[in-house]
Amino acid sequence: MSSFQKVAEASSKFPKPDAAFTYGTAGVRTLGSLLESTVFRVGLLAALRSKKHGGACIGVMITASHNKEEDNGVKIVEPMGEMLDQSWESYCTDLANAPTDANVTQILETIVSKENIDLSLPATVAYARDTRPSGPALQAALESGLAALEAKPLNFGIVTTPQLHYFVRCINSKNTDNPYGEPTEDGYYKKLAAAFNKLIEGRAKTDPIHIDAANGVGAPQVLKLSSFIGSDSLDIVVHNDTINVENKLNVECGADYVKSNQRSPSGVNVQPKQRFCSFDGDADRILFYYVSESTGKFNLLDGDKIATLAALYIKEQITDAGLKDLRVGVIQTAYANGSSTEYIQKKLQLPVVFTKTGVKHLHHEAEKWDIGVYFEANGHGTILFNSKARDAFNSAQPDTPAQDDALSRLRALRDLTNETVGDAMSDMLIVEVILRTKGWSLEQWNQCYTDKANRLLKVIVKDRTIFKTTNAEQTLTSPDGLQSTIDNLVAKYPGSRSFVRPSGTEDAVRVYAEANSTQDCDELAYKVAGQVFDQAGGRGTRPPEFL
Ligand SMILES: CC(=O)N[C@H]1[C@@H](OP(=O)(O)O)O[C@H](CO)[C@@H](O)[C@@H]1O
Ligand SMILES: [Mg+2]
Repeated sequence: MSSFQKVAEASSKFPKPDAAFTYGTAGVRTLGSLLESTVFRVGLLAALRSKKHGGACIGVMITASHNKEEDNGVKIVEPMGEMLDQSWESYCTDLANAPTDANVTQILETIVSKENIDLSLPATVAYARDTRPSGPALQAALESGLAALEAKPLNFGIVTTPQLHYFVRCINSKNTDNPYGEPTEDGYYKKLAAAFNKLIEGRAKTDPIHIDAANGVGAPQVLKLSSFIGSDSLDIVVHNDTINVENKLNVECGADYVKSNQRSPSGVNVQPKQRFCSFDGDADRILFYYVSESTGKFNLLDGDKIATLAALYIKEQITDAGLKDLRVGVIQTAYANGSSTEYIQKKLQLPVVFTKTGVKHLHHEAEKWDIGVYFEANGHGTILFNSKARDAFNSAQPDTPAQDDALSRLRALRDLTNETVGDAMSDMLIVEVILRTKGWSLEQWNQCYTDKANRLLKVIVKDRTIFKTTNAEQTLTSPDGLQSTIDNLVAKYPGSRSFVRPSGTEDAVRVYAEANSTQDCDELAYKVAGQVFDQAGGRGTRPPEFL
């Protein structure tokens, strides 16, 4: 009899629907109503992953981030808070697609033997969910999966994705010489609030920060954070904070909406001089914006602007602390605005490395630096400090009081940063600290460099798997001939850039273009999109705006 008899019995309560699942850029994501069997099976896999790590706590987050409310998703978090190791993603895909309970147990057996897993080891899995209506049923499915393999369940309730990542790291680092913090919500707020209050000491208080919380989990959480920080230090005003009402989550609001539409969300009325930011539905992305006093124009400060601001501040602090030999690198993807790359390389004199799209790629590259700053243009990012940087902050001998102060600021900056993953609440406070330190408004921050005009389009094709790329996804190697068509178009617009890649999260091909003027940029983007549609099997009617 299979050693997974109990699993087979439990699995029969969660039959696989007629759907295909993939563990993609951000875990498995689809309609919440289709996900119970997948989440049950993710519970099984998380238990095995915990055993594989000798019983370390593994995380499972149930969320679909900025997707529509009916969607949901699930992803696994590694012991130090990183995304699931890529080598295990296909196990998850295989399990999710197994047609029968017998297939599920067979796949588990294969994983156990391939990975040499000692089933007698204990397993612990920490989990949480966002505010979606399908969340409770999926949580119950997850708990059944954990029970079937007798994994210890640690339920963190409704929290943001980065909070769950933080808890997992805290649990696993508790008895090491590099503990990360207290694995509780209050522990998280206390750590961030103490670091923030230290970093703003002696700085003038700013006008309130207005937050569009996307009607998601960020709304209640940032209010709790605010109570720990105290209104003497920072005034926070939360908008789009309706979390238990249908059809509100991410609807015409949130970071993804603001970035895609380049306009303020509904539900807020941005006045000149007001400082605004938007979280996404699970509060791992953040973007800032304001309206110009003179022109009334909407101005967006995206992930690239946050990365440059953070890199600028870090460079100044390590110089002031006398730690010039620390290697600081900035990690971007091909979607980073060309002006930001130029600013980092020429003005800040820091190296930039490009990776494929998806936070896990940026995160791994950032780990190679003493201090690695990574952000996707869409507002997801953080800063990583390696052991050399941490040791320097803790034990460098300052020659002057100014060096001593800079060292203590760097220690506090590290405490203010959620190094596990991009975190809207932590990133918001980092930006606030830097703006206060420099005495900058959002407008002054925005003047560091001027974004090139840019446009992101989607083309629906019959088969996006025919699109293959190289050069950090900026050059197509297939379909044949399409790249040279793109190169010829780009050559017609001075200072422009355009590339095409298949999405890892949607059934579409993405076209990105940037140029010196909006007119050039749009012309280029719609021409490239037209060529993709014509040459590479566009599906349905050719969109009329394609050129
Ligand atoms: C252009 C773009 O914004 N792409 C997004 C999107 O990936 P695609 O592979 O492009 O669908 O979703 C990812 C997960 O949220 C995010 O990491 C990434 O930045
Ligand atoms: Mg998100």
